[in-house]
Amino acid sequence: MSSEMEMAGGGVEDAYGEDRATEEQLVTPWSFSVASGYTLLRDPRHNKGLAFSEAERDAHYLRGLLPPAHASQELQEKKIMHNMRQYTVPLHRYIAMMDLQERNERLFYKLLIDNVQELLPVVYTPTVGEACQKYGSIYRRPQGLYISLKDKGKILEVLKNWPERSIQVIVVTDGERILGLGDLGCQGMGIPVGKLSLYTALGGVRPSACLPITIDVGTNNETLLNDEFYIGLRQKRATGQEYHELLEEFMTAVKQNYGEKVLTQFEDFANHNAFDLLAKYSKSHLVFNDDIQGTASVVLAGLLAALKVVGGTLADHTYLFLGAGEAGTGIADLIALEMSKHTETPIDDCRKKIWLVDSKGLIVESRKESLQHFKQPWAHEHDPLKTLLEAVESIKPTVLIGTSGVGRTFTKEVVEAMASFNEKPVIFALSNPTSHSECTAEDAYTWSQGRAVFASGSPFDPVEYDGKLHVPGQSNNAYVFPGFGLGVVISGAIRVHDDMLLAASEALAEQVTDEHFAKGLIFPPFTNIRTISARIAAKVAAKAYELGLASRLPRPDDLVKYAQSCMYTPTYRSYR
Ligand SMILES: NC(=O)C1=CN([C@@H]2O[C@H](COP(=O)(O)OP(=O)(O)OC[C@H]3O[C@@H](n4cnc5c(N)ncnc54)[C@H](OP(=O)(O)O)[C@@H]3O)[C@@H](O)[C@H]2O)C=CC1
Ligand SMILES: CC(=O)C(=O)O
Ligand SMILES: [Mg+2]
Repeated sequence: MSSEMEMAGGGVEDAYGEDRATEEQLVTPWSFSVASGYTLLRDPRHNKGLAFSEAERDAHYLRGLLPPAHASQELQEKKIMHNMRQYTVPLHRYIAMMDLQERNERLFYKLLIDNVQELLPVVYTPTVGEACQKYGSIYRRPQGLYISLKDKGKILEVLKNWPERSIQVIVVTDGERILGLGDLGCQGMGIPVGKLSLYTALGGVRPSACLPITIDVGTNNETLLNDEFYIGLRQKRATGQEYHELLEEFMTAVKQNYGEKVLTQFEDFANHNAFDLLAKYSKSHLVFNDDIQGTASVVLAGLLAALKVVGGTLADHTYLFLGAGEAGTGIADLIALEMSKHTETPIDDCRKKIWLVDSKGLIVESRKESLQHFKQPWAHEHDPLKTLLEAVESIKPTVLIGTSGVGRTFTKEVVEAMASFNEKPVIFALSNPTSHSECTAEDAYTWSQGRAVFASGSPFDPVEYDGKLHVPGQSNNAYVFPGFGLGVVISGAIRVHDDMLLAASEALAEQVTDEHFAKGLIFPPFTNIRTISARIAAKVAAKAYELGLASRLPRPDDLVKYAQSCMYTPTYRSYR
């Protein structure tokens, strides 16, 4: 048997090839040791700062290395939250949170879990967008794993440099479509780092099992190429064969090193690669595209919940999207799939209720030949229309969804038109970060005279209109991917199936209560997200078992309890 074939299953003994290594082959010199003293204080996974007890200070050579006082984890949390609230510049809060993650991981997660509503906009959208734009300037210590064109032929070895071996979830980007901010090259690393911190805080996947990766194939962003602080390769993006060979080597190395059951989440790739990578690797790997599939699952959940407010079934509504890329067509596909399953109508007929506008106008039959493949199913018979307003006036949608990446495109005229023929227009402005949102919450409520059922990708504060407080929901894939990933991990699923996405949508929609509806919310608040994630995980895992895709047997009877029991909690451990 060739050595390549022996490696193929992953997770086999001698996974690092030490036994077989010849003199020319380089291997990683692994060493495992007990951290103590000065090293322990600088090991973020084990450091507890002033929370080390007297006995621990004695046993671990910490005497003199810490001031005499003690602080509980709660007191440490109180202090850091107090300090955090002194910063008025969001980016300073982001830097403080990253410093904490690098210093004391458990405290970082305790803060994030206990203060999720307040800190989510710091470690995630919108602030993470600014952090990526300025990543080179604020760069202190490397986070995650960087794989660049320079590593071609050696990606397996690069993966072995990562100190953890039991990886369950990888989030990988090539930095070409970071939120709605475009190509940020290697500085996109903030996104996988942020997404994985949510996998842990919101979904309970252990931090040591999470691996953020940025694949650097260059950037076409001239500002970054000319920025002396840029941290990536200074060259134009590799494309075509060169790009695909690197990605193929990466995906192969992932399976060789971590086996069949590591979940690889593609994040913020440009659509000219994202759809093809998903189609190619979903056959052979456990992969998930968050922008296409995760977003779809969350938005479908929001729509299922919104039906309770606006009435009717999914099939009774007409949908119009501004933006026909990953998010737009991904959501449209899942809506059509759910509609088709519930009405037993062919999916092509269901698609006729869904319309999309791209940068050239309404997607119609006469444009079909020139359309990218993912837009073609949406090319219906209609006169060509150039603008969103014309499309709104002609199609008269009940639901308007923004996935264009372009801010303030839901103008007053557009929202007023929606409000003129809908008693309760459903308006989702999903583009991130906040500056790219198709409209603000205030715009949506004011221009619809308080009648809009509104949600946005990045958070907005509640808005008072005509004496009533409207609380906008956050329609962001962060509701689903952490619980979805947990469900995949706990069931040992070997592939992602669309029915697992539908299961996640239904699980999320079920969490919206009358109390939430009364405030105008169609998503539950993030404060209860770990319970929500456990329920999503349970439904996703149940579907994986039902489809025969789960490998962790026997199936636990109570999957919610099982999911909860698997979740990481950040309270300090006592050291012997
Ligand atoms: N809330 C959430 O959870 C999520 C939000 N998003 C956000 O959605 C946005 C889009 O992401 P994604 O779908 O991946 O991006 P894509 O690049 O794949 O798609 C963008 C689409 O918008 C269209 N578009 C661009 N400018 C205009 C314009 N002025 N008028 C009309 N259409 C326009 C593009 O048209 P054309 O094809 O002609 O170029 C394209 O169809 C981003 O801001 C992202 O942050 C994404 C994922 C999740
Ligand atoms: C939320 C997200 O994944 C995006 O904006 O790309
Ligand atoms: Mg994304």
